[in-house]
Amino acid sequence: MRDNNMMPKGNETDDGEVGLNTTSFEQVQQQQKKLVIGYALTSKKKMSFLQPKLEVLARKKGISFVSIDQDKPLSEQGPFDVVLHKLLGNEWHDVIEDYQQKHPEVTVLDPPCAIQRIYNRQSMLQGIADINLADCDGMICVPKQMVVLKNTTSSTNEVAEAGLNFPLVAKPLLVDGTAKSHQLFLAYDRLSLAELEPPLVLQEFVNHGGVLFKVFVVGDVIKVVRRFSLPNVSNCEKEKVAGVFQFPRVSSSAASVDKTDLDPRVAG
Ligand SMILES: Nc1ncnc2c1ncn2[C@@H]1O[C@H](COP(=O)(O)OP(=O)(O)OP(=O)(O)O)[C@@H](O)[C@H]1O
Ligand SMILES: O=P(O)(O)O[C@H]1[C@H](O)[C@H](O)[C@H](OP(=O)(O)O)[C@@H](OP(=O)(O)O)[C@@H]1O
Repeated sequence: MRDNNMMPKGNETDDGEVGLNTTSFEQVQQQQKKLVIGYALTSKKKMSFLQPKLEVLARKKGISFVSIDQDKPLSEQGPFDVVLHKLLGNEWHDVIEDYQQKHPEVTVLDPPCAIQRIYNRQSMLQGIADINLADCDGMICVPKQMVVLKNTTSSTNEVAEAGLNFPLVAKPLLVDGTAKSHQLFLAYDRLSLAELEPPLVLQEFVNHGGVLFKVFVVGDVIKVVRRFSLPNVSNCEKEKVAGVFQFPRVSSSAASVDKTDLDPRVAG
C-alpha cells in the first residue's frame, strides 16, 4: 500500500493508483534532495571563498553551507553530505581522519593524506614533473628549482653548483594559507640571496609574456582563467639589476581585471 502523502501530485488512475507525472518519484526526490556542506575554514578563507553570490547560487541548487564549530565534536554536528575544510595542524587532521572512519558516507574535501603534498612547494610540483606528455602537442615542465633549508654561504654556493640562472623567484617552501606563505621575491644575484629567509624554493624565472593561465580542475570539469602575471625580464635588466625585490600577488583573482573565463580549448 503506497502512502500517497509520500507521492508527488499526479493524475488519479482507474485503479486508484496515483500516476506519476513525466518526472519519476526518484527524480523528484533527487531534485528536492538538499545537500548540506559543513565547512571548517579560517575567517580569511571564509571571506574570500564563501561569498554571498556563491551562497545564493548554491541555495538555488538545494545546497546549504553550515559552519562547523571547531570547539565541539565533529560527529555531534551535522548531519553533513560533504565536509569542506582548509585548516592546518595535525590536531585538526586527526579530527578529520577520525570523522572519515566513523562517517564513510560523508564526502570529505579533501582527505588530509590527499593534500599533504600541496603544503610544500617542492612536493606540490613533483606530480607535475612526473607527468610525461611526450605524445601530446604541448609539454608540461617545472622551472629549474632547488630547495634552500638554511641560509649559509654554502647554500649560495649550492645555487651556483645547481647551475640555476638568475633572476630567481624565491618562494616560502611551506604553503600554510598565511599571507607570509605568499610573500614572493625576485632575486637578481647570488649575494642578495643572503637577505632571504629559508626554508625556500628558488626557481628560475621563466619569461611568459606577463600572462598566466590558471586551470581549475574538479573531477571532469575544467575551468581556465587568464590572469595578469610578472612581465618578462630582459637580458639588459638581468645585467643591470642587483638585489632582492618582493613583489605583490600579481596573479590573484583580486589583482586580475581580466576575468574572462577561457574555454579550455582556447587556452590549451
Ligand atoms: N618560475 C616563475 N617564473 C616567472 N614568474 C613566476 C614564477 N613563479 C611564480 N611566478 C609569478 O609569481 C606569481 C605567483 O606565483 P605562485 O603561483 O607560485 O605563488 P602563490 O603564492 O602560490 O600564488 P597563488 O597562491 O596566488 O596561486 C605567478 O602568478 C607568476 O606571476
Ligand atoms: O587565483 P586565486 O586568487 O584564486 O588564488 C588563490 C590561491 O590559489 C589559493 O587558493 C590561496 O589560498 P591559500 O593558499 O589558502 O592562501 C588564495 O588566497 P586567499 O588569501 O584568497 O585565500 C588565492 O586567492
